[in-house]
Amino acid sequence: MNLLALNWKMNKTPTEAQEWAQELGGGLQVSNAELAVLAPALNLPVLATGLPDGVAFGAQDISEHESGAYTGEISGAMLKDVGATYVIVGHSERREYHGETDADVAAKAAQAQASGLTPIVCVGEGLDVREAGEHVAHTLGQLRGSLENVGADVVIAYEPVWAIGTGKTATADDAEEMAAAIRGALREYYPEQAEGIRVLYGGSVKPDNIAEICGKPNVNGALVGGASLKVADVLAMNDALK
Ligand SMILES: O=C[C@H](O)COP(=O)(O)O
Repeated sequence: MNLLALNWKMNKTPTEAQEWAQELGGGLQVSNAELAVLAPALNLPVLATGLPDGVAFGAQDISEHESGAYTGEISGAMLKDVGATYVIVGHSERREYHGETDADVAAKAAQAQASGLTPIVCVGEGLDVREAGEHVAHTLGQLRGSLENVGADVVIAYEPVWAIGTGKTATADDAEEMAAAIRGALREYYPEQAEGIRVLYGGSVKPDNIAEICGKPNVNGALVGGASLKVADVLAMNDALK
């Protein structure tokens, strides 16, 4: 089953999260994908009680530390305690605006797993790299660094940075090219589990393009930003995955 990972980014107050969850509950008949809402941490207790049964939730970041004097950080134990299942690590916005390196991402992913959470590890190239034709080598290099000492209970999200929030979508064939390359690397790192590890595509996914992208053999779902904010779009994406 595909994973439809809904990254709200820095949107929605707890009150709005509650309303969204209620609206989803009113509209969702059958889940054609595993749905997971990746929300600002303050919204997680609201989602824990408000989401319809079977819809998972998680955070957008995690501390690489277990606990202690790290002001402003949120630990894996805290996320687990409120019922989170997933946590995004190494989103391109965190890499760009918060200077997160592959080593930071790997440490966060390992900490997530140690806390019983599944990390969604993000990788992907910028426009300059794509135009230079180096996107596969670049992304696989990021993947290698971001998975160091990380176990196989992981989801990989390929997000070409030039397609995020821009309305430009990689073609389904572009997504498959990279997803297949990622799968090849996963076979090397996790020979036993590689076929079952989900590889998502992210970047301007919408109701009208999700089915084609997720129909590709190595793409196992989507990481959706903008189109995750409206329940109607989420229901339409869920329908499209039938
Ligand atoms: O995490 C989601 C991605 O950054 C894609 O965002 P987007 O769907 O708004 O392009």
